[in-house]
This record gives sequence, structure tokens and C-alpha cells, in this order.
Amino acid sequence: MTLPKLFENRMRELLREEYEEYIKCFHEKHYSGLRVNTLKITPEEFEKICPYEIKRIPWIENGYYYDAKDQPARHPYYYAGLYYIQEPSAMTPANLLPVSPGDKVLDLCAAPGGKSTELAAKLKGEGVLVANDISNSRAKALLKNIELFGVKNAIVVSEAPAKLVNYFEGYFDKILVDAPCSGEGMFRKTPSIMKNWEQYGVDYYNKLQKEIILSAAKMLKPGGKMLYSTCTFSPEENEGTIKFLMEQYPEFRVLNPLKEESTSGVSYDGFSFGRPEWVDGPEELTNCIRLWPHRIHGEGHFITLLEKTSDGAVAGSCAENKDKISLSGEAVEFLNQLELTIDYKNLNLREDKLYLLPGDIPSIKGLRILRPGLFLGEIKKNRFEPSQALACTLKSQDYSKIINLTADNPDVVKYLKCETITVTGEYQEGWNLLCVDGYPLGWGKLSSNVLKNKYLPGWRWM
Ligand SMILES: C[S@@+](CC[C@H](N)C(=O)[O-])C[C@H]1O[C@@H](n2cnc3c(N)ncnc32)[C@H](O)[C@@H]1O
Repeated sequence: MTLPKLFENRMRELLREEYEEYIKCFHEKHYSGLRVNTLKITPEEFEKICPYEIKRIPWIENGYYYDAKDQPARHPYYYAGLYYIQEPSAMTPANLLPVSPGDKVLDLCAAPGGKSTELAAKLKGEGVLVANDISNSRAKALLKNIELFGVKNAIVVSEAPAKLVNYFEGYFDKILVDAPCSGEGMFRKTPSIMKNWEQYGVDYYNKLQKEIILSAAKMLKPGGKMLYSTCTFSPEENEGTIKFLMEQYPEFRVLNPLKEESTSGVSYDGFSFGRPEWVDGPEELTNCIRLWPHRIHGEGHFITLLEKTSDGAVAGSCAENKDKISLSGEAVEFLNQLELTIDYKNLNLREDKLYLLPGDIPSIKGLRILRPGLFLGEIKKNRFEPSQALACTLKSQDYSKIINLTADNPDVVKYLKCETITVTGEYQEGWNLLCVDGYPLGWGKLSSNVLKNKYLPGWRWM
């Protein structure tokens, strides 16, 4: 692999005696990882059913290395949302932001959702996650991952951060800013990023990062915590951005995230700290974390946990759901059958689509919203069609009409390819939830042993 000369020179200057060791890692393979979705399964349960070899990532409780030849994205468990494929270092930011159930959380640069899905898992369905990405096409991928993961309490948005400030000033308890960056930490895994680095350079991204972090700062509650991360090494984009934030907003201080979290069973060996001297910045920048590919089994990353200490902006008042609806007929009948807590005052009907909104949120009218909450289904001429997203939030015990197949049954892949399947056995007619080894995949409508396929066509197995 040929690295850009300018990059090599910069790295030699930064790393000095460590440079040779760093450069050697380009001759080694990169590591593949998956992160277990704790909304659906515990790591211990997953270890029992995982059909291929996995090994714990030392610093991520629900993260595992796998061998690329095993292709976990082509297994029915992937389609059941049991895990997310994610580079091991990229698991660290969401892991180190201390999110608790009930928090109001913003993921400002969220697509395709690698970190949002973990933040949602930490919320355990309580509180709200606003997952945003400025790119509409990338936000669509984000939406898919949020729904596949079975997240009930997310709003998916595609907006410029500065516009969100008008709606959410001082509102969030926790914010993740996984900023667009020059991607130096990913050169080994995705060499094509080098072209981008040469075309745009560090300064282009640094300008964007400064704009984004200032908007994020305004949306954080006093006492709230914000985690800033990149997958690049350059001091300007990392310590430099944090120094800039602290000059504009002196109420921010840098915390040591490794001291914040309970570290039982987790090893942070190989983590490096921030370098204030690289940007002539304050000493507390040593609390930042840098992951180097020659020190851990993962790619390059940078992480800073910040706290907003003093009184800043005041949270906007929460809007009532003014579009309250009274539901009747099939929709109510269907929803009443589910073991799903539905606060009926949070139901919202937009055209023929029925949503369950997260409670306690400001008005979001005027924003580009991909999902205002959990999409429950469509009401068509008084008939109710449950959605794919709803299927993904359920556990098999939440609904009585279940067709459960084992992962090695060829009908599972047939179903995921949107084909009609025939079932034999004692099943009830109507809407059935098709499961693989007890984990829901999607809906089908059963009539005389023929299951009409209702799997979302856009998600089908290719
Ligand atoms: C590093 S990626 C995010 C990866 C994501 N957090 C994940 O874990 O899957 C950065 C994202 O920032 C988005 N982005 C670029 N400029 C932005 C801006 N001005 N505001 C918000 N997001 C932006 C990009 O579309 C991109 O999806």
C-alpha cells in the first residue's frame, strides 16, 4: 500500500520513535468485528448460538472479532438484528458515552447507525434517541439499521446541525458527535479513503467539525455529557477541535472516559491519551483517547468525553402530541394482542401510517423527518397491516401466532428472499410472525398452509 507522502511525513513527525512500528501495521490484516444487539440477546446467549468462531474484543463487553471468511452478514441471525457488523475501534465511542435508560440522546452524525444502534441498546427502550445525518441517502441506511435493531424510541432526522439547534436548544442529556473527518485511521481497512484525504485534506474537515461541535454544544443540557469522536489522527481535527470548543464555551471540561465507566471485565490495554502539546492546548486534553492500530487490534480512532458544567441554554418546552387520534377497528384489535406497552396518547397517524411517538419531545414540525417514532403499520380501508419495524421490536413471546424455523431450514432464506413458503403443522390463519430460532424476522399472512410473504422487499436477501 502506498501512503500519501505528505501523510507519511506528518505521521513521522507526530510519532517519532514509534513511527516504524505504526507503519509496520500496514503489512498486517485489519480486524473484523460484530457487536451483539443487547435489545434482543445477551452476549452470553449469543455465544451459545453463534454458528461461527468469535473472540471477545477486550474493551467492548458485547463486541467480538470474527473471521471474515464466515460472512456473518449472510446469516439469518443478521436479518433478525442480533448483531451489527462494526470495526472494533468504531465500537468505542458509543461504549464510552455514559447513556442510561430514560436519557434524551442525540447522535448528530449518525449514518449508517453503527453508534446509534448501541446508544439505543443502552437506552433499553426508555427515553429518546434522535438520530440525525445531514445526508438524506445515508439517513435511509441509518433508518434501516435502527428498525432492524428493534429500536422503539428513536426519531430519525436528516438535517443540518444548525437547524436542529432551533428545535433542541439545551434539550439533550447526552450527545454523540461522530464527526466527518479525513479518515486517516481507516487507511489500512479502506485504502480508497486516501484519495479523499488528498482531495479535501485535514483543513476542510476541521472547518466542518468546528461548525458541528458548536451546534452540538448548544443542544446539550447543563450537566450533560457529549462525546466527540473521529477516525483520524490529525491533531487539528481532534485536540484542535476540542481546544476550539473550549475557547468558545469555557463551561466545557474534558473527562477521562475510562474513569467514568465501570470497567469490570473490560481491558483498556493499548489505549493512548490525548496530546495537548500538539495543538498548544490545555493540559486536560490528556484525557482524550487515541486508538492506534499498532497498539490494539483495531483501526485508528480519537475520542473525547466532555461535560457542560455551568448553566447554559434552557431546554425548550415539550410539545403535546396535538394530532391525538382515536383508533378503532383492526388496528386496535391487532395492537391489543401484543405484549407491547403502547401509550395510546402517543399514537400518531400521518396519512395512512400509524406511529408511536417517544413521549416528552419538543415539536419537530418543519424538520426533514424520516421517522417520528416507531412505525407500527398502515391502515388501509380500515384494515391494519403491521410493519416490518414492528416485527423487529417484538420478542417471540409478545405475539401468539408464531411460526418458528431453525436457522438451517432452507425456508428461512426463501422467506428472506420474499418468496411464498408452505408450512405444515398447527398454525392459526392470519398474521403470523416468522421467527428464526425464536428471533422474529418479519410478518406473513397464513391461509391454508400457504404463508403469503410480507417481508419488507427493500430488505430482502440478495
Ligand atoms: C463518521 S460518519 C458517521 C458514522 C456513524 N456515526 C456510524 O457509526 O455509523 C460521519 C457522518 O457525518 C455526516 N455529515 C457530514 N457533514 C455533516 C454535517 N455538517 N452535519 C451532520 N452530519 C454530517 C456524514 O454524512 C456521515 O454520515
